[in-house]
Amino acid sequence: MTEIVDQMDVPQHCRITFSTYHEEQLQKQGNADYFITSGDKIRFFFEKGVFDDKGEFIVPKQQSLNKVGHALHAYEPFFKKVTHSPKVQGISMKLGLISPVILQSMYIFKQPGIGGEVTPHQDATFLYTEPLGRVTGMWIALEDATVNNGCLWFIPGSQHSGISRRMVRTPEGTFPLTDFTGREKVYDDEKFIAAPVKKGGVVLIHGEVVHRSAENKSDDSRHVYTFHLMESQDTQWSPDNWLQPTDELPFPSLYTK
Ligand SMILES: O=C(O)CCC(=O)C(=O)O
Ligand SMILES: [Fe+2]
Repeated sequence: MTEIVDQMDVPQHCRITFSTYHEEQLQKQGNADYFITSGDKIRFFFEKGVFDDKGEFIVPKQQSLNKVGHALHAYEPFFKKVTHSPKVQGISMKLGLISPVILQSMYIFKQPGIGGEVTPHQDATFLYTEPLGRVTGMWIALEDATVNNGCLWFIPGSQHSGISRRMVRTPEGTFPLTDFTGREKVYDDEKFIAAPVKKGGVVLIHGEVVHRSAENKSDDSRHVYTFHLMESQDTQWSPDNWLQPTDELPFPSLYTK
């Protein structure tokens, strides 16, 4: 990842500062488009406030990113190898997955001092299937994840109550490109249980479990590689999801290659 970031080309619309309402709208459109077409690409997503008004980095470039996504598993040889590794395939088999496909992958940095929070959510909000219960996240800690640097927190048992919110594509040609239907429930903070893990640990995330991570105010980064699998047998991937398989990249099978 260090090499990828060293070679990173920062997209212009991430750098621009806007002086007019029109420019601001253009930037929003650019960002939304950059996100929604990132499913079959390796793209960079930045923390807030890392560029000055000339578009130059205020922080070291290696510490500017929130995440890289969403197709490392397909286009970056090392991440591809890890994703299809016998260990990962073995876990998937133990989970009883018959024809798992890889939906998306992300490298999340949770930078020291500025790593943003991930608000409470269920992954099925973004990766909706019918029936539910077909999506699993595999979250691999590349560094120790602690309560200080932004480990995951879960509400035990919350995977049993369905989902309350969905992110859906809006009709072609309209803006914004995505919208939410339903609402995230307000969760009692007390219900969340921290899930700190050591470097090298893997956390399996049920597609409907409510989880979150806090901002990172510590001096330690919390790098993870995370990807989502879907049992494709007898499952319908929603055409309303932001993420869609493309001609370029149909969802690859976990057990081949
Ligand atoms: O790493 C995080 O902070 C959040 C990750 C997450 O929500 C996921 O992998 O589904
Ligand atoms: Fe998540």
